[in-house]
Amino acid sequence: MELASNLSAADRFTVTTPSSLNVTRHFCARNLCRPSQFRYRATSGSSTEKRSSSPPLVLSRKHELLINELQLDQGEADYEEGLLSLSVKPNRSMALLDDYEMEELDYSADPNHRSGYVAVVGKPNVGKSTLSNQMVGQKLSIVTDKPQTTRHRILGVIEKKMHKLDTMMMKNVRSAAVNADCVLVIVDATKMPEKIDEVFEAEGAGSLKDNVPILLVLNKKDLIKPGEVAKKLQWYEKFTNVDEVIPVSAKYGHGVEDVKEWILSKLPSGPAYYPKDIISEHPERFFIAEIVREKIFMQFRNEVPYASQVNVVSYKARPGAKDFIQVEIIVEKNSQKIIMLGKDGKAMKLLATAARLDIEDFLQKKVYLEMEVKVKENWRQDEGLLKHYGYGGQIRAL
Ligand SMILES: Nc1nc2c(ncn2[C@@H]2O[C@H](COP(=O)(O)OP(=O)(O)OP(=O)(O)O)[C@@H](O)[C@H]2O)c(=O)[nH]1
Repeated sequence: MELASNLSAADRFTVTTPSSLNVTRHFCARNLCRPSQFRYRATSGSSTEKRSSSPPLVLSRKHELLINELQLDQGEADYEEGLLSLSVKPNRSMALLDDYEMEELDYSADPNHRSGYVAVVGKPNVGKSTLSNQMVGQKLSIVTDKPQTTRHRILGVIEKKMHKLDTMMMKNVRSAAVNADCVLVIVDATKMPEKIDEVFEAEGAGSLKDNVPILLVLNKKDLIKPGEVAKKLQWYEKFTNVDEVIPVSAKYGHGVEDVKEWILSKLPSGPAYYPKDIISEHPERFFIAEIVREKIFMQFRNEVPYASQVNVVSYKARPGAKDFIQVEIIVEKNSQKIIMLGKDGKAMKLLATAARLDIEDFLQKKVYLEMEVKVKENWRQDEGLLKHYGYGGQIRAL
């Protein structure tokens, strides 16, 4: 139980080719405007599946793994106008696809094609984001040395006084595991071994699919001696019920291929879940917000990063001009706003420049980034605001 209380994350993910953001947008827009498409993400429950399309970039020529690193709240799965629900897997039965969709998916009935959902579970700072980024081959999630930086994917540690935000995150870990085709449990090789199967028991083993394969990833092996790695491997093999243990160094990419291979061997055969060129389900707004949040974590100390919510208020692609991006950062107190702005707004300028450079790198184009800090007292306790900010299992589509 104690271990379960510390369980911090479950990332569902999928991987595919590098993104063509236009396609992403097109895909989202189509789903939103054509009600018949909702079969892909149904209305509630766990039985529907999300689709994707081929290609291989990261894993192999014939396989793909689409990464979706959101925590999803199954109870919030219902469609709402303007929102793209991510909490349910759409049905990828080809019988449900029309000609246009078949063409878009470019599914040529490759019997070797596999795709699926993977839940990534682990305590804060064990390396979930680093591993996911390595597997996708592109920076999908922010990596910092501060715990709990990846809120959409990471479930908060249970504290004495639990924020509503954390409660919602905890709900999400369960739904992420429920829908997964296989589960990765990441542990830190530098820490004392822990009984992983107890985590799942305490989390409600019943909520996991029966016989869902579980891989224990012993991460950060670069930080301990090879003999120690071998001992920890043996311990985990002996005292946990996982299907396999693989030692890796996510940071340096060692063993990551083995993890991919393991995942592929566990995914069901079938067409891709997403159209080509989508690297993640997240629209680019989500990534932009994540990049800004990463910079906040890098630049500010203490409670400020944790009290900050980043919203991309507007994203306008302007032909012949830089894309215009308007971002608001919500903090809880005026004192936090003062820190964030800095003397003469210097801290804010620094933040905006660092974020802009990374966003440009991510989007592969120049952007005009406008940033504003606003105070919304106790936003982390406000259920309405939390949902609005995407913690209810849905994100706003472009
Ligand atoms: N030496 C070493 N450091 C690693 C490795 N994997 C991750 N790290 C570092 O560990 C820290 C946490 O990594 P993250 O990937 O952000 O961990 P996380 O589990 O996503 O963290 P949370 O967002 O707190 O849940 C970062 O400083 C990483 O650089 C590894 O294999 N070796």
